[in-house]
Amino acid sequence: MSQSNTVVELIDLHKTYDADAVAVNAVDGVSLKISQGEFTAIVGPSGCGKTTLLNMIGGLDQPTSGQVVVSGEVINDLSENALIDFRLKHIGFVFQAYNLLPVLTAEENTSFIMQLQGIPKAERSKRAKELLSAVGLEGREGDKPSALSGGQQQRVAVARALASRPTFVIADEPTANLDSHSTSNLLDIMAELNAKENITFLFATHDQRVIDKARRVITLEDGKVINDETRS
Ligand SMILES: Nc1ncnc2c1ncn2[C@@H]1O[C@H](COP(=O)(O)OP(=O)(O)OP(=O)(O)O)[C@@H](O)[C@H]1O
Repeated sequence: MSQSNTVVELIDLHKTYDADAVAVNAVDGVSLKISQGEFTAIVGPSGCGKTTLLNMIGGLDQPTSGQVVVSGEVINDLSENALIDFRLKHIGFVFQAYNLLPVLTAEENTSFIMQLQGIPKAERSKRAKELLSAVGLEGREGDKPSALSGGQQQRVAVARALASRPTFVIADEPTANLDSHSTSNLLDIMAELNAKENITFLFATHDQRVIDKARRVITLEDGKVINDETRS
């Protein structure tokens, strides 16, 4: 694997929380590399540090020590404004609780980040329509989240995450609120986007259906990587 296709590198990453004067080592010395085009699941028991790790990779949370390097850039030292730009440019987020804006339509939710990026309206609209079609929501562009099922809302969230052409997509328990039909549908769409467009996906999950689709599974326990398995 060449250096050049490494999109994320974690170097001896630590995150310690002081809860009730007791230090919790939520992430405890994680070093790893994620390459372009990976479809990787981070797994492990509740409280093992999955969300904390993803939040640090996504620049939503600062490490206590160690470094997060994205596309060759150390993100820990960035100012808050530079971090906002970094997130807009590099990362698509998909959360368990969809986080769509209720007053906006599917197309507007998908376009929103492109608007922040200053992409012209016609181009935003074209890309949003293409993405919504790619996630199977053609004809639903004008619907608000309240008119969509949970699975459909999560598909809008995936379209939104991809709208900015991010370096990679971070998905924290994306299927936690979905039934098995919606889960399998969503996973097929993400696997297809991964295969066709070489988009890098990084999941934190407990869901065996997601784990079964992953080509690399990183297992955390007490904030440490205890297994890192790539499947053929
Ligand atoms: N803001 C915080 N303050 C104090 N402790 C925290 C905070 N956030 C997380 N922790 C602790 O850090 C550890 C790791 O939490 P984290 O949410 O990363 O685990 P997780 O593997 O994502 O869990 P789950 O699968 O339940 O979502 C846990 O012991 C948790 O209680």
